[in-house]
Amino acid sequence: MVAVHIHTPQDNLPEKLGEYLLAEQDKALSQSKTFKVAISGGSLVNVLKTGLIDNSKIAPKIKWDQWEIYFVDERIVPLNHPDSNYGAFKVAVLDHLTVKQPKVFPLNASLVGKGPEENKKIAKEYEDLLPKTIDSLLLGCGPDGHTCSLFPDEEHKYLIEEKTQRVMWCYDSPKPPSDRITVTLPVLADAKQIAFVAEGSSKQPIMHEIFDLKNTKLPTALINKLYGEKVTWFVNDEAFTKVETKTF
Ligand SMILES: O=C1O[C@H](COP(=O)(O)O)[C@@H](O)[C@H](O)[C@H]1O
Repeated sequence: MVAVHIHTPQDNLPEKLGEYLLAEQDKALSQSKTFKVAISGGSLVNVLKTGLIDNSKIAPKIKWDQWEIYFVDERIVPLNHPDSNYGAFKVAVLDHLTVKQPKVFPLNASLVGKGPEENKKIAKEYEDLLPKTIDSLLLGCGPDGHTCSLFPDEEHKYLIEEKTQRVMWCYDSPKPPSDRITVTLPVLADAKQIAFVAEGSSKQPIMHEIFDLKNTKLPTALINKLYGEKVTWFVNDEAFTKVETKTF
């Protein structure tokens, strides 16, 4: 069973995500000096800005200097490139933090654009810096059911089926840019909590496929099945219009 929070426009999804993260932060910091979070790119970064930076109830309670922030996937582009997940997060969130900064772990930009061997090295280096256990994974869901850079097509099965390597080079990505790195299922298996965020009408067909048809060929639906007990979805009612089931 996964937990699903369905938000109406009046019911503020970014604030609910912020409250969830505050609770996870406080839980982690009661046992450790750091709160380890790994985030997606895409639409999630603006939800984080609204929930954690712009929200005056949440913002003062975030202990940014005790956060370690990793990326569940990253596009292999320079960090200031418009496609960079780190770059998008920097503009949306980090640039607004003037007093306390988290420790952020981007990929090794010096290896970007050099070729296949360097792309594998970027993935390996990222695997080496990633802690075994992440407290909170914050994931997106593409309209094709991908999450992280784990894509549902046959050509990219090697990523979702990987059992050992924790971070891999994703080549020929169906969504540009073509070269990426992504965490694999072992990282999700070891994480303490997993949250998905999906908003908007473009996500309606895929929400139906994930929640009604439970099509586990989709990485998102497979993650629900494998790790459901620690999975929470934050969706808005627009994205969830076509979902009929009430049992998740
Ligand atoms: O390419 C990516 O897409 C997914 C989904 O993005 P969204 O904009 O549809 O939410 C994202 O989670 C992933 O990190 C990103 O690299």
